[in-house]
Amino acid sequence: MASAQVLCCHFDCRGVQVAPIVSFPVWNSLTTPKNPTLRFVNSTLMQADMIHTSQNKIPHVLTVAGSDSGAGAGIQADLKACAARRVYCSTVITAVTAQNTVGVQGVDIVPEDFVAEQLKSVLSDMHVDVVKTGMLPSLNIVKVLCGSLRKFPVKALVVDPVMISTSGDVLSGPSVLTGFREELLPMADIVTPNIKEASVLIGDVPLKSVSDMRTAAKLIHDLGPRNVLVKGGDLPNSSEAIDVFFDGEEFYELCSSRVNTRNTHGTGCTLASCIAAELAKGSSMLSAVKIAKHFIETALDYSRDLIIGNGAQGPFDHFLALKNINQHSCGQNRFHPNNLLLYAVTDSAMNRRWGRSIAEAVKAAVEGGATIVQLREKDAETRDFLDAAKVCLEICRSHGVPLLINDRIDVALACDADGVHIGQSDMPTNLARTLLGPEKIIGVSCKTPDQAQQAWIDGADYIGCGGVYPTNTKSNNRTIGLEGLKEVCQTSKLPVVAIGGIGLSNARTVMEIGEPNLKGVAVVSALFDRECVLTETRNLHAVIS
Ligand SMILES: Cc1ncc(COP(=O)(O)OP(=O)(O)O)c(N)n1
Ligand SMILES: Cc1nc(C(=O)O)sc1CCOP(=O)(O)O
Ligand SMILES: [Mg+2]
Repeated sequence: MASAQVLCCHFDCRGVQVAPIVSFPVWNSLTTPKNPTLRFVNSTLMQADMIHTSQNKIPHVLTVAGSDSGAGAGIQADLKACAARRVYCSTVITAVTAQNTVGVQGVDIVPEDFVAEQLKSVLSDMHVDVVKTGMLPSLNIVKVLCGSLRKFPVKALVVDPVMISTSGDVLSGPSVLTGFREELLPMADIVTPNIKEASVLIGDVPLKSVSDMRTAAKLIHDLGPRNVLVKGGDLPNSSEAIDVFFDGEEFYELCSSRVNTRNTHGTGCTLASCIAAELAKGSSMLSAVKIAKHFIETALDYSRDLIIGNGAQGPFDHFLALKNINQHSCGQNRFHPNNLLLYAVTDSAMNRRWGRSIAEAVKAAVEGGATIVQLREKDAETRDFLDAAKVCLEICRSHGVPLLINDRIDVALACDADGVHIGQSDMPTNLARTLLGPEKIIGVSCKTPDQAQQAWIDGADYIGCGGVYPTNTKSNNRTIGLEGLKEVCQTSKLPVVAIGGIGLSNARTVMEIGEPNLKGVAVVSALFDRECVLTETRNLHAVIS
């Protein structure tokens, strides 16, 4: 059975196998270290494994590491990394640290018997693909772990040889080093030391260059792990983060630009967890390392300006979601039905005709009192649309006005707009909601009560209802009149904005139909097919307020 665990297959989200099983040479069958011939299997074993894995196949990483109360590193980083990479993560806690962005204030080591009990609980019950280790604070804990792995072999072992924290605190002493060298590393599929740890592993030889890192990688490989990644992030005087990967035969220099940020606490744990996650999904070792490195670079870039804690090294955001938290998710631009009061919808042809850019038009509209803006740029190239959207987003955010994108969910996602407006022939609303997540605003065009009901079921935030009057802006648009608008408002559970042929002369009439969920008017030509957008918006605002 041990050899069956070298199999690699791909499964879709329901656990159904979607690609053929292939034998996968980098897995280490822990019972047969360094015997490459046993890493391939015969077809009988493949089928047995397929039956087993296709039933319960969720890629699963077990992390054996210490808890970081600040949640930047350790178990907490591992959980976040695995969640971000979409694999299940179970945890065996080896130590509890009192830690923050300043440093490590205390360490309480979990008794080895209880580490053993946690290991047994997880490994005897769950199908673990890959074990990843972090802080192993005593020789006995290293021994307990190695014993458990011999008893419950897994597909791969990723060892992050955590010995010194990024703040310089010692997390495991010299006896652990012996355990690493003699027992753990010979079982590892990959070990991921940073410069300091690599130096300690090879007997305190300082590493000052990429060439030194190669030498260290070779020496560490001689200790038994199948692959070595020496991380060069701490190498001085380099504009790039260069890591040296050695698979026993070839060296690879993996370069990424150094992200200028204080928020690097937990990068080592995260990198090792990402490697483990990708291995659990079936990647080869080199591509797992590349994916992990790219993930870290992206997360650091997204998190470069986060401020968490007062110390020298802050945590980063694994989910790439905290960057705009102040402007967006914390409330400033969250949707409120009153946002619909004066809804400005752009039109690139009109703005071109009047010699202004989209951004100039949007700036004038929000300064004139528009309460929400939709970019409806039917003939724009994707890249131009995206560039314009980014500029408009800054303008709108600085005024606390939500910015929506017409039709183009991809553009909305790419520029992190506040939401989208979609019609009956655009992306189905429920799929748009899945793609955009619960926070983004989704508006849907509806001409009938049934459409309004469906929009509500599918997770829309508001409906646009029209054409109330005939319009030249949208061709072949059916006019439903004030009666049609009333009918939709009376059945809609969502707030409604009226659209179509609305301007200074009739906006008040529309607002006075007396339906409480009619919250405003959406206007294109009455604002943008005019010489002065600012004046027109102000005048319209005065009429409906
Ligand atoms: C607020 C508002 N209501 C309706 C529409 C029309 O959307 P749709 O039916 O998808 O037609 P296009 O605008 O894509 O031509 C809208 N854009 N805004
Ligand atoms: C984009 C759009 N949607 C409509 C609908 O009925 O759903 S009417 C319309 C055009 C509205 O432009 P104007 O304000 O210039 O009449
Ligand atoms: Mg549309």
